Amino acid sequence: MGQEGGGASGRGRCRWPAGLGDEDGLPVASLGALGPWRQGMADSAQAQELVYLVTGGCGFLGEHVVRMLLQREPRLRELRVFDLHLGPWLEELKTGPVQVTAIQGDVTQAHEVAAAVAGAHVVIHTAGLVDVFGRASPETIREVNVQGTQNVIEACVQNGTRFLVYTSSMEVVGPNIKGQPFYRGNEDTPYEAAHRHPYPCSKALAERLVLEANGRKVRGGLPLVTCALRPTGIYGEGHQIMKDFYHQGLRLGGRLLRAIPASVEHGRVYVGNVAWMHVLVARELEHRAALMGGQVYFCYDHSPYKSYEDFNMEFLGPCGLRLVGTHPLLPYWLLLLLATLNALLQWLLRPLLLYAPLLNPYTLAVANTTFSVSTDKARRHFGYEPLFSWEESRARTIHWMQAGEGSTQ
Ligand SMILES: NC(=O)C1=CN([C@@H]2O[C@H](COP(=O)(O)OP(=O)(O)OC[C@H]3O[C@@H](n4cnc5c(N)ncnc54)[C@H](O)[C@@H]3O)[C@@H](O)[C@H]2O)C=CC1
Ligand SMILES: C[C@H](CCCC(C)(C)O)[C@H]1CC[C@H]2[C@@H]3[C@H](O)CC4=CC(=O)CC[C@]4(C)[C@H]3CC[C@]12C
Repeated sequence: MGQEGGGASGRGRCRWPAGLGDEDGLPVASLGALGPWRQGMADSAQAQELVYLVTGGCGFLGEHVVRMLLQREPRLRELRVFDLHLGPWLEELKTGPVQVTAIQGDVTQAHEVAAAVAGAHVVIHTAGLVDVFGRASPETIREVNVQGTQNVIEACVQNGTRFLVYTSSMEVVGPNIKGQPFYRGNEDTPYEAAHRHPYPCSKALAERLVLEANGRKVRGGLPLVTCALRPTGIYGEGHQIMKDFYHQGLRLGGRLLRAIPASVEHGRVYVGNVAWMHVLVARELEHRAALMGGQVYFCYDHSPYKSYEDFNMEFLGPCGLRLVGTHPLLPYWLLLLLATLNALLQWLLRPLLLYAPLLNPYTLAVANTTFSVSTDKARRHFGYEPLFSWEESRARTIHWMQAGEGSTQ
């Protein structure tokens, strides 16, 4: 099953596995009066029968997915949380009615993945190496993001697990190496997805593998049903880069210096809504396999369209920081020079230490290119509505920022 339409497909200049057809013309879902959330609640009288596995379940997004499943998936019997590094917070979840099983493991190790998948009904694969700062080698990024995903797919096939949800990324589409804007586009918007950086290349390859696996026969003979969710820049409780900006601002005496024009628009989405979308997709894949199998969905909510820096100020402002300048304080050519110097320094210092600042040519290009989405595909296909309003998402993020150490309030 291919993507709906033939638009922003993520087929770029990375090396792709064998082709996947782009089928179209799928029927639009009719959800009736009850949205899936309320259907789920109505299901609560049903037996707790399902086993879910969340890879990367101790990461920023993964933790929210884990907590959301426990709150909003009444059919859950066992929740397996698989991660390279297990969080201590998992312990408190083990006292509830659902069996929470913590599995310390590595997605690059096929046998560890296979053991974790055995007996699971649904796999939500969020584990990944999110590195656009040059901390890890391209080979490691590829190993974790591409080979790790291949291992998850094979484990599903071998074990008879039928439902696989993959956390992809907007980066599969863009911004591309030409810096072309993607302004409020949707899953079908034509866009040349051309990448060179290892992170978007790896996410695009992995997404392709997941979509191609849709329809493969799993053990027992039934077809695997897969789909991919593409979050834009996620924010919310646990967002490390937001904390990094906060500390940078504190070091600069409570100020951040505008580097990017306010007119460059960035898509952002609240982590609770991204988690909610994963839970809904996982639930609905079973009932709407023909419609949703092999599909991609951007993750979206009611967060406002703003530049990366102006958006961050929605949270950093109430924590006592201010953004200086209505225009970038440094000309773009100078920023690019600094970014290039950073990349050179990183390369020179590599034998001695890891130098990985936020500013490099890639992050500058991403921050400086409009990329925002406007779509309702998730609502049409599986009745998604954001669980958290913008006001609530903002309040929760501010609360988390202020509760952290070093808050100025
Ligand atoms: N943070 C963002 O803005 C966006 C993230 N994404 C995707 O969402 C997913 C989650 O990202 P975040 O939560 O932000 O990252 P994160 O780094 O907080 O979480 C990733 C988790 O995967 C685990 N992991 C890494 N390598 C592993 C391995 N070899 N085996 C097992 N577990 C491993 C890490 O320990 C971590 O807990 C990733 O796949 C990422 O590509 C997509 C779009 C935007
Ligand atoms: C760190 C960048 C901002 C620095 C700009 C500077 C140095 C001038 O102040 C971030 C700008 C955009 C971010 C990325 C974007 O949100 C999309 C992403 C999707 C993912 O799948 C992973 C994370 C990221 C690449 C995200 C990373 C940080 C930025 C590049």
